[in-house]
Amino acid sequence: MPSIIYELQKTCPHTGARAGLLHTPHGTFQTPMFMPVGTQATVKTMTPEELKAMGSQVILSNTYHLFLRPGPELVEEAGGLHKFMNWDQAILTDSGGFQVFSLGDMRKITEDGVTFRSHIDGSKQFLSPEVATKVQEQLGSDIAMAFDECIPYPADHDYAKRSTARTTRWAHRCQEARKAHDRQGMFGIVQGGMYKDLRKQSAEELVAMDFEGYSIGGLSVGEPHDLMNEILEYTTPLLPTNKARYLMGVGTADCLVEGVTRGVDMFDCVYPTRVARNGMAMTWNGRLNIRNAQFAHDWGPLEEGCQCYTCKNYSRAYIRHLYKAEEILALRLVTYHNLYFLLEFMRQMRQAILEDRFPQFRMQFWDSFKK
Ligand SMILES: CNc1nc2c(CCNCC3CCCC3)c3nc(N)[nH]c(=O)c3cc2[nH]1
Ligand SMILES: [Zn+2]
Repeated sequence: MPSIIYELQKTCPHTGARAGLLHTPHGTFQTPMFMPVGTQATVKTMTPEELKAMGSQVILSNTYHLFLRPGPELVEEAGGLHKFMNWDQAILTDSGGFQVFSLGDMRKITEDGVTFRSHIDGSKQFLSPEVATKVQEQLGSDIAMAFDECIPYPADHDYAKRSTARTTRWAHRCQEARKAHDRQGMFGIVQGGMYKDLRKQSAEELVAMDFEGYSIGGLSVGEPHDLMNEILEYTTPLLPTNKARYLMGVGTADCLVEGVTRGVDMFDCVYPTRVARNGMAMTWNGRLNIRNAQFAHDWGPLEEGCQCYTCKNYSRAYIRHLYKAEEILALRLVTYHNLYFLLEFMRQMRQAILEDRFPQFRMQFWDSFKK
């Protein structure tokens, strides 16, 4: 009995957009969904209660970071990630491959796995399909990712072909390494670079391995948005409609609406939390940097009409003051608003799909976004 079950509720008759439910061992959650990122077992500056209050359902954590610090054994000793970080809803962990390439130093890829230097203390480390699978089991996440190589952009066809074939072999090894256990589902990650023939082969071979869900990897790696959408448009129909689809590393409103349009159910991105720490607030008309002098006497909320805790209780002038004074509360208030903004954006897209008006929602979004 798979532990992760996707229940399709409604497909938009005009686009690939769909609304559904994701059943996990820690509850049932609504899609399309945005998943806040908690790299080191915390969504930076937010408490679990605040995350729940704003409507977070599934949050992310990371094999790479927790493997290096504090180590999977300590998290296991705590009774797993849910207990360790006091989060009783669902947790998804990435398998670490992506971070090795974007964070680790001096890395070497072989058929067996990846050798790299820790970005924390420079120590020599090794991750493989077997290690990444074991670590995610020790972390006890509800959804684990197969160990993959995220192909950089650009990459030539030959490199993409060889890398994708190895990712498929690694996916098979992950399936082998997973003891018959019912508490954790694993998603296969489709690669293939920007090549449709390789995307098709990757998707078909992973679907044959019957994962509980499928991530579309190797996107949001610096390619133009049009190219990302083109690859997405080609890839999602290759995936089974009765399984969840997760587009990795995507989290700005314009990319989210285009991902939902092409049938994606789940998204994650560090963007909303990362830019908040730099004073950037996300709004329906694009983003604003609250540290800007123009807000010094602005007594309105970050965004008119936003129902979030920050917008209901604090002015732009006050938040700008907090940033200028390097007060920690500044980071918390803008992080809260940015996450709330994206979660609310997903709720509105889900509602539009359920009420058969998603194309209109998408058109309205682009009209105001383009302004
Ligand atoms: C930002 N763009 C992007 N991110 C990608 C990510 C990371 C997704 N976010 C993970 C969280 C961030 C820190 C804790 C977990 C990708 N991950 C994998 N395994 N494979 C990708 O092709 C892959 C591709 C990605 N593209
Ligand atoms: Zn707000």
